[in-house]
Amino acid sequence: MDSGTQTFPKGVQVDAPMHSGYEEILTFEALEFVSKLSRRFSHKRDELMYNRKKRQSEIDNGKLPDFLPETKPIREGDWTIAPLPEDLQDRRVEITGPAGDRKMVINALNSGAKIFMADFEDSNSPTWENTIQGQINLRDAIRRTIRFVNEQGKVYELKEKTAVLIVRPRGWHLDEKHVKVDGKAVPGGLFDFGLYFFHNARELLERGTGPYFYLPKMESHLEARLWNEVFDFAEQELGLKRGTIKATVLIETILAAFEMDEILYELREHSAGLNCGRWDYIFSYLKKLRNQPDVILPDRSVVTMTVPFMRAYTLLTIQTCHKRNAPAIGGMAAQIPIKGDPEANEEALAKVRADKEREAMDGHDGTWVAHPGLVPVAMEVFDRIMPTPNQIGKKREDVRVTAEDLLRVPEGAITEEGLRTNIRVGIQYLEAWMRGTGAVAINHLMEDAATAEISRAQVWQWIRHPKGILEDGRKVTSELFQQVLEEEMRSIEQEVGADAFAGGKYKEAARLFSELILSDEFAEFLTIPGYEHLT
Ligand SMILES: CC(=O)SCCNC(=O)CCNC(=O)[C@H](O)C(C)(C)COP(=O)(O)OP(=O)(O)OC[C@H]1O[C@@H](n2cnc3c(N)ncnc32)[C@H](O)[C@@H]1OP(=O)(O)O
Ligand SMILES: O=CC(=O)O
Ligand SMILES: [Mg+2]
Repeated sequence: MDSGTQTFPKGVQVDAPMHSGYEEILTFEALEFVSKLSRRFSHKRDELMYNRKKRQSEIDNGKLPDFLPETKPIREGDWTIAPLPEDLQDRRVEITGPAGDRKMVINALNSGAKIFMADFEDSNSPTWENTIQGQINLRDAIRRTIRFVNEQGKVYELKEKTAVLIVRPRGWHLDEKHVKVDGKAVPGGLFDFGLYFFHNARELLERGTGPYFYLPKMESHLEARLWNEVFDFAEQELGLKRGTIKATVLIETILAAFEMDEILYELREHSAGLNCGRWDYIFSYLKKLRNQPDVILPDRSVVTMTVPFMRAYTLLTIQTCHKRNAPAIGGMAAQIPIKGDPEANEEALAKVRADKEREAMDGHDGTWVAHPGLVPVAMEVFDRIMPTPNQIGKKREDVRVTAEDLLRVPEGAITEEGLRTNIRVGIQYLEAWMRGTGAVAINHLMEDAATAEISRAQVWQWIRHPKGILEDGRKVTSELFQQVLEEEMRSIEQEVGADAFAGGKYKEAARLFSELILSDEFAEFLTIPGYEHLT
């Protein structure tokens, strides 16, 4: 089994170029470790993905999400997660960004945030290059040898004090198609986790920190149980103490919101709390309930953190975490700094400030920012409202959240502007993603895979749902969608210029977006058909 001069373990196949330096990541031993993870856990992963489909058809047939009767003793039991390591006690500001972008990795670590979440998920387009370069970047960052020189000759290096590193591997639904074990693609999450853990766990521990993870897009505690089994196995393989790995689970699906206690319980020896992944949460709410006659979302811009179902979910996250001595981290405001327009910039920062104030007052123990320019804004808020390293002591016993609260449909209008924005943003985002950029600023807002999912899911639903009617009385139809898409394509071409339009991937992006919208079968994630277009 080899590619060029490299020998791979038996049954392991790498169908992608081994650029210079890749051999240091895709070593025989590291691939052997990944192959063990894949052989041991990928069948269970497949079973869990099948369960997701089954659950969807139950929902479509009227069995709405609810708290599970069979896990009531866990919800009512008196238990806590294991104590947190010292460097995960104070997480007041966490910056995020794609692991594959070397300059951003350095900037994020230097940003003054307490934590840097290096991302192989929502903000990372999973090209082969981003995936392996991401591993190279993280390896070098941990060893403090990371360096980047831009076209102007500016040198980027790590400052003395840097953020603590947490890594987000891909969700259970994605594969790493370039690496197969016994002919089967390795689950993307196991690939990202496996390589990072194998190369860095011991080094991290020697440097006084640890192998820390964020776990995305889970839909049940059984999916968390699988990660826990992976962690137990990985620790044993490397001869590390059980519980060395710490993981924060993103509560970013409507089904996981009903299983927060259970998720913390499954991971209790490995848990570092929960986070409110608000963008995927909105997407999941819409995806799972898309066929319910009463569920329709208004324009994306009015589904804010203060609408009742979002408020219920964040408060329940805080209450659940604190009861279990676990941190509850907040989410990502969409606004990013605006250059060259101080007034608009101040308005954007004020929105971020208000979002962070609400989170800190509610009891979150920290929050996410998308840009280094937002670190001081979030830091000021949390320093002012949260003088202690965290506020796990704030138990929020006053919070009462029912299943109905979590499912409450938000009010608001669907407008032509909302439809147009969804289509335009969807195409612009996919165009960037297909070129290998997984997070972009569009209309001064951060867009990534999770926000783009909301846009395409809304358009899909508005076409098919009887209540998908614009405020001016027009029904959203496939014809209207196609008309607006053509208009927006012309407008994008005008905006970016004919050369950039022709040189970009706008046509491919529009084709993919149309397929996602016009197919009656709702694609589980846009990144699954999208991945077929990536090298
Ligand atoms: C739903 C969710 O999952 S949220 C989490 C996932 N999403 C993310 O992580 C998004 C992270 N953010 C980003 O990718 C970027 O901020 C974007 C794409 C939104 C905007 O990026 P840009 O257009 O490059 O912003 P801008 O030009 O203002 O950047 C200024 C500087 O800040 C750096 N920067 C911007 N965002 C980040 C970041 N998140 N981490 C580190 N550095 C950053 C840029 O690299 C640039 O550095 P330089 O001055 O040394 O060249
Ligand atoms: O991952 C975060 C989200 O909001 O989605
Ligand atoms: Mg997400």
